Amino acid sequence: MTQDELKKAVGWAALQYVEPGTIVGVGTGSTAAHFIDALGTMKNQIEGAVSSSEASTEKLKALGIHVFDLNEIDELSVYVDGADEINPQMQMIKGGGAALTREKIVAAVAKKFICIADASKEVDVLGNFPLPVEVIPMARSYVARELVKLGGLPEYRQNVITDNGNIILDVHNLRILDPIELEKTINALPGVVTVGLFAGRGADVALIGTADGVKTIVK
Ligand SMILES: O=C(CO)[C@H](O)[C@H](O)COP(=O)(O)O
Repeated sequence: MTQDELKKAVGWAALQYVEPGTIVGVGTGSTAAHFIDALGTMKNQIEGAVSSSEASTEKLKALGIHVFDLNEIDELSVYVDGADEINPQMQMIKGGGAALTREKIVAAVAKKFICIADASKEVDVLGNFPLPVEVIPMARSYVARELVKLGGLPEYRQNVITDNGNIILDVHNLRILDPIELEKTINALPGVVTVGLFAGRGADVALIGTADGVKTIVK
């Protein structure tokens, strides 16, 4: 199976976690896009969705799914999204698609985070995938210097402005042995909007696409 077929398999498998009559939290990226396609088949059974990016909003609307502003709602039963890396503790690196901040906000509101990913995303230690950090533009150089002090090699993601009007630094050369501590440390730097480490709030369920089928891991 191709990587995209594995992504499609987990995107559709996530439908089982969608409760009729609810509003669904929706992530961003190519795996989440498969989930959105699947969600389209249930559009008359759900109230709608809350989206984590302009790209996902556009796709949801094109399928006729109502997109709520997060401020209109009190709770979400599930948030379904992909990941760039996931470790055995269900902690993740996210933000390859630059949507990390909105993803973290929507995930925080949801009772359950369902991570959908192909098997290439499973790792023992996070950090091989460059860690995305969303930064307010004027703080770019300062934050980059602070990230170097933490042992990272930050790289400015050229030609990318987030949906919130900020820039992304991708931090290479990290072997993240204490994801919770690093998440707190980077989030505390002035100018950082969010780091793409989802450690304090990891996934509750992971659906992993493998050649033998979809593997389910429950925290
Ligand atoms: O965090 C994300 C976007 O900001 C994505 O979930 C992550 O990059 C995985 O993407 P894909 O499903 O395309 O492999």
